[in-house]
Amino acid sequence: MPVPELIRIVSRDSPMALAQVERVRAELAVLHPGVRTAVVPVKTTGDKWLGDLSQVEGKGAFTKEVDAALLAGEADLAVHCVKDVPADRPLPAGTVFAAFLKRDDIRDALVHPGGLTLDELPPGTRIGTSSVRRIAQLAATHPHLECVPFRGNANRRLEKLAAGEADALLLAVSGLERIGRTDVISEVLSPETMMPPIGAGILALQCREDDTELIDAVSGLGDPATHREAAAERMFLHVLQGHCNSPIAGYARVDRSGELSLRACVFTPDGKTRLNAHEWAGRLDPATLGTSVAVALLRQGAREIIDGIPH
Ligand SMILES: NCc1[nH]cc(CCC(=O)O)c1CC(=O)O
Repeated sequence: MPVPELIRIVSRDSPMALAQVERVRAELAVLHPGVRTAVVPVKTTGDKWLGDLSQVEGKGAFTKEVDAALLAGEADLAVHCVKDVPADRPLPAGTVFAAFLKRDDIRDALVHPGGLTLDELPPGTRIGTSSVRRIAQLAATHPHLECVPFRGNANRRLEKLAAGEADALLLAVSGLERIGRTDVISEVLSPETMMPPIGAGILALQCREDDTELIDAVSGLGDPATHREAAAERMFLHVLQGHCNSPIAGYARVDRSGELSLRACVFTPDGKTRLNAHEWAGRLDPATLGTSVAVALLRQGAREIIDGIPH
């Protein structure tokens, strides 16, 4: 099968995003030693606007300009954090996911310069996070901590922490791995302590749907278990139809025997109400499992919670 001579890869221009592109280039070089790659970095609305994301149509704030470059033919392949790709709507018309790379760590980490763990943080400790998912869970389990709005890419957040704009941060372990800063982690939080976001730790490769030569060339980078997990998680979010202020968390797992399960939660912003569901796929395909878990939460009142949150 012919492989394109040159693959132009578009991505956000943050250090984390560029590290993700380097992983893709390294994996491509193994699969297709002859292929040349070029990087097309773009700034997204989410990188430029450091205020409240819901004010800049939060959904797609980290993907819109990347998708546009792909569709305009300025690049051939986009690398996205699945977590940042809206799931309530289909992918931009004319594009498809060609592969989901093997999943990284899905957990969040506490970054505290003094090395304390979450349970050791004294009352009033300011946690820098704008994530409604993290805020709701902290409010439920650690109500004595105070969350302060914190945006910017991971490197920028670490700089702001060092400048004293917060006392501690929550950041994804996978992101810290990608920027080579796992040294700042004071505690890795279990998924029970801090339920991860849908799509955590997964990179997706997106192509134009008519670019079959490229789709064939990169599909070999995909990981089948990650694909099943991503399909279940994204269909879950699609059926639930959240918005950018609705605290939703969850993750699918393919266990050692190959069985797929999906666990997910919806919270009120104050964390006082938490709906839970956990189901095994059994004979269901991943997308149907995602649908089933969403319906289980809707039966418990998820729609009322989500629609009751201003956005
Ligand atoms: N919103 C930025 C973003 N997008 C994806 C990740 C983490 C990496 C991943 O889950 O793929 C992060 C940083 C963070 O949440 O700490």
